[in-house]
Amino acid sequence: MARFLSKRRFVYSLACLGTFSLLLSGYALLYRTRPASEGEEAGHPFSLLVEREVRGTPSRLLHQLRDKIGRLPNSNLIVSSRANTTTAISQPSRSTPDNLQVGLPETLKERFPHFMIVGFGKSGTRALYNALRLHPQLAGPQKEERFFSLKYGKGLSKYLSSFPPRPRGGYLIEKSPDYILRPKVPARITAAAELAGRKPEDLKFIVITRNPIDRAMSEYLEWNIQRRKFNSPKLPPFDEMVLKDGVLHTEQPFINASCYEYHIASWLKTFSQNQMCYVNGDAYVEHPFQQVHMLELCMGLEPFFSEENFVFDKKKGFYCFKSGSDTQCMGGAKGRPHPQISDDVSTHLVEYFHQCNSHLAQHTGFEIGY
Ligand SMILES: Nc1ncnc2c1ncn2[C@@H]1O[C@H](COP(=O)(O)OS(=O)(=O)O)[C@@H](OP(=O)(O)O)[C@H]1O
Repeated sequence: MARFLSKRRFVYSLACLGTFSLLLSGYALLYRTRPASEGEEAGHPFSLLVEREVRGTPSRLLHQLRDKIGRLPNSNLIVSSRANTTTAISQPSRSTPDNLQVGLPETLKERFPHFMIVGFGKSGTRALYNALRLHPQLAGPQKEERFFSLKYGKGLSKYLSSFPPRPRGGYLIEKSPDYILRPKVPARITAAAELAGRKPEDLKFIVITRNPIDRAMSEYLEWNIQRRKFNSPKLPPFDEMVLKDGVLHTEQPFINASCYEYHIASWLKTFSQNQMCYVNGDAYVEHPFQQVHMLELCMGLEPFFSEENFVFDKKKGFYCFKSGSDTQCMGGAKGRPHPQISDDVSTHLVEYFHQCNSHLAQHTGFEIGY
């Protein structure tokens, strides 16, 4: 009897061990196959908009991480804490499905965009996108997708499902103003286009720039607004964050993102110059029709826009977009007043951005003018 019992115990232990190792290898497999990079590029201030709550992180770690906000451009962790709830950005999920899947249905493949506005945030990307979508040959989702930068782990089919049907004889477009800042995005777009049965070299990318100092300030202001929403303390003044002891802090993400040539050059390692359409955001504010008309040519669209589609709103100080009886103006989050920056900071920034952009025209033929 005792021998029988110990034999049973032995078999039982073996079964437990087997189950345990099976569970362990399943877990390891799950971890290995989940998209390693999901959320890793979520540190951009705009990613504040795609938060998920993470509880139970040791508070010491949270404090350390919170201290780094504004200093870690690619941090994907804590951005704020609210009443005992800590908020993190795009934490990878263990149950995330494959980010790209083979065997996409044809109906979804057709939803892969032909055009993407890939940057630069705070340069007028929304105003440009909203105007472009008035063109009868273009359609695209209302909101920013940010699939290739922030939501890669959610699956290609989810991304494609967010697109409306392609207009007859037309094209699909999306705008995600952080794509150009993320070095992994071009390879991801290439892989996804191929899975959708499209040639990556047929895609076109629209890049809008703006006076780099104004763009940096606009992003800094946006950061503060987002921080207020999440009860995070205000950032130090712009000047203090940018210039310390006479040294320019070019690694500040809002300064780095205004060094256009650096990011465009990185994009051009994967895509060719004839896939790019450039827009001068300051010229777009002043003469939107001219810029949009040039874009129609670059994008190969039938000419549709005329001066009549752009109506100046004296109160806002910006153009609104008119289509039929509808007139659409940007909301209050666009066109905020900017505070003055000191002469010292301004001099340093002008010099730095001049260096950044001096080769741009040479490389791209795009004369940015700063
Ligand atoms: N027509 C029109 N109406 C209102 N605003 C306009 C327009 N054209 C360009 N802009 C400028 O767009 C700036 C915001 O840029 P983005 O839309 O790229 O911002 S975002 O990245 O999507 O948050 C916004 O920047 P701020 O002035 O700093 O608010 C505007 O200057």
